[in-house]
Parts: sequence; C-alpha cells; structure tokens
Amino acid sequence: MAASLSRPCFISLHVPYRQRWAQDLAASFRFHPVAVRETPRVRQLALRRGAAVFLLNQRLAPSRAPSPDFLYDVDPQPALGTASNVCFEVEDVPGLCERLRGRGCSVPVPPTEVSDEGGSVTYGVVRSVVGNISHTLLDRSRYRGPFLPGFQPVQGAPHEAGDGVEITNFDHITYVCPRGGARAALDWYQRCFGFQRFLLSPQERLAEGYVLGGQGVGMLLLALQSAQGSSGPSCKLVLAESLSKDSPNQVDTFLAQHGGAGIQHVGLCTPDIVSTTRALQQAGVRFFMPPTTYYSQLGKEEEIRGAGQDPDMLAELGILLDTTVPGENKGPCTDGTESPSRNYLMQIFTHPIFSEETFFLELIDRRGAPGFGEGNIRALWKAVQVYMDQRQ
Ligand SMILES: O=C(O)C(=O)Cc1ccc(O)cc1
Repeated sequence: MAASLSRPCFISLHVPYRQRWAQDLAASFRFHPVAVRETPRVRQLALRRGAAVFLLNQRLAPSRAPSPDFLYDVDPQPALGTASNVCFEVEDVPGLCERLRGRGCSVPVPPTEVSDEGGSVTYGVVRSVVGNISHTLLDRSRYRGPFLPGFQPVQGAPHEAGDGVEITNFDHITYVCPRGGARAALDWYQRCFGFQRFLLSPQERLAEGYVLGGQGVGMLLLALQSAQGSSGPSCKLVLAESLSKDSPNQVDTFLAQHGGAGIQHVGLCTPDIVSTTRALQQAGVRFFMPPTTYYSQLGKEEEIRGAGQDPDMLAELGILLDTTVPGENKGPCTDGTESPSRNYLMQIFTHPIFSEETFFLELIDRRGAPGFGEGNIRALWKAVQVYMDQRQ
C-alpha cells in the first residue's frame, strides 16, 4: 500500500554553530517562535506563520561528531545553513518504516516514542535519495500539546493579524538534484512515498519532463505531489536539474555552494502577495527584481490588467504574474459569464537567506492555477544571473 503523506508538518533548517539566523526568520520574515527545546549542546526553535512551521536547529557548542541531541531529526553536520528535513505526518510510523527498510531505504532513526504531559508521538527518520535530505515520519494523533513532546511553549508570541503579512501554508518544496539525478529522485518518491507525478504544462511530455531551454536557460523540472488522503492536503515537490552550459546559474551554483544536492527553495502560500511583499520588504527582506523587460514584454501589461492586477504596482514590488498556467477550476463563473482571467498565479523570490547562494524562499499567490509560470521561472533565472554576475 502506498504511504499517505500529508502536507509537511515542519521543515527543518540547520545552521552551523554561532550563525544567528533565527532572529532573521522572526524579525524579517515575521515567523513567530512557538516552542523551544534546549539541551546543553543544541537548541531547537519552532517558528510558525499560519500552518507553515520551520524548525530551526543549532548547536550550542562546536563538535566534529554528529549530535544525537536533535530530536525529530538527524544531524546533517552542516558547514553552512541548510534546509535538510521535511517532516510528514503519517498514520502508521512503524509500518511505513518497515516497508521503507524492505525497499532498501536507510532509516537512521527507527520508530521511537516520545511523550510528555501533553501525550505522546511516534516518529522515525528516513534518508531521501537526494543529497542531505531526510524525512521525519510522525504520528501525532495522540498528542495535545502546542508543538511536540520535549518542547516548551514560547510565552507571549505576538499575534499574526495586523502586520500585513499573510502566509497560510507551505505550497511546494523545490529540490536541486545532481545532473542526471532528477529521474531517480522521481522514481524514489513514487515508489517509496506513493507520490504522483503531475505535468507542469500541457507541453510537457511524460518521458522527458518539463525542459526549459533557450535564452540562456537550461533546466529540467519534474513535479510530484503526495496523494491527497485522510491525512490532509497534498504536498508538491519540484525536482530541478541543470541542463545549462552557461555559468554561473542558479542550479549549478546551488550544487557547488551547498556541497551537493538538497532543498533549494520553499514556496509559501499567500492569499495577498502585494500586501505580504510590501510588509516583508519594509521589514528588510530582499527580493529578486525581475529584468525590467519582464513588464514591458509584448502583451504583459494587458495580461496583468486582464487578471485584475495593477502592472505598476507589481513592477514596483517585483511581483511576477503568469496566466498561462493550467487551471484547477476552468469554466464559466457561477453567474454564467466566461471569466478569461480566473486562473493565474503570482510569485516573488527572496535572495538566498543564508550567507551562501543556496536556500531561498518564495511567496506564491495562486488564483486557481496549480502549476508554475514558465515566464516567471525564466525571469527568476535571469535575475539571479544578473545578481551573481554583479557579485562576482
Ligand atoms: O517556480 C517555482 O517555484 C519552481 O519551483 C520552479 C523553479 C525551479 C528551480 C529554479 O531554480 C527556479 C524555479
């Protein structure tokens, strides 16, 4: 039986000893500390916005050996900041770990029970076939506390309302795979986690994947989602592989600076990208500005107006809009009129958030469009190229 995995329960970030990133995530990205766990050697802080939770893991003392102290995770021993674990809620942790072991997967943390006064949870950790990524498989159906056993609630966490930032949940997680490795990753997530392939564009061929070529771009994308089951909404994974002959580019630079494959970015869903972008910019978050030609390209202004958005406002903030993505809810509106602009999406990408050109965040505002905008991906690719050329 295929595993039924929900939307991620949390995404774990590891920062090396003495790097202070928690403050950034809290102060700039407006994530709120909700729970903390501290041992003499490590600190784990859960930061939440809507249903999106990052678990920030940090050592409190230098050490060369992997630390067994990180609860609900394995220690990736990072030399630099990395997002290395995605936790999924599952119903039967022992059964799934057993099946995964039977399929040859490495299960560095076997099913383990943790409890406190709020109840108990069972979790195990399995290594993915991609880079340093692992997955915590968690059953917290028997737990009533604020986060997870072993964590203390952070008192006085601020209210989310009123700061202009609206982030509801994780939308997708994008991996950078090694050259030639995306297909093996796709097979692994299908075989081991029961994820299902979906096509990113009507032009995508199943056997080839979504190939973005020409105009200096060279990338293969393959997309998957978890089967939507009883355990909640599905999770989208995007696997990216460089086909580029040009350097520097976003994907090869990630591989070089991250020291191998891993999580490149996380898309955060917002129902109001304009207000959220503005509030985050004011709080100091830096976003990639697309090339100015993005907004002046033939038909773009009409496309943006047709979607009911203001081209000047989007250009001022650097927000990308694409109406060419396939829609979930095509068809006439309930009043019987045809609405040509119902399905579109808007995206904006932050600069890398650690000191290397690796992990970044994205805001995505989906208006009925489940895929990704090709024009937007191209614009991001070019913006990153300009940025890296300037930095070199
Ligand atoms: O558009 C998105 O959010 C994607 O996830 C697609 C993508 C994948 C890799 C990149 O380097 C840039 C964009």
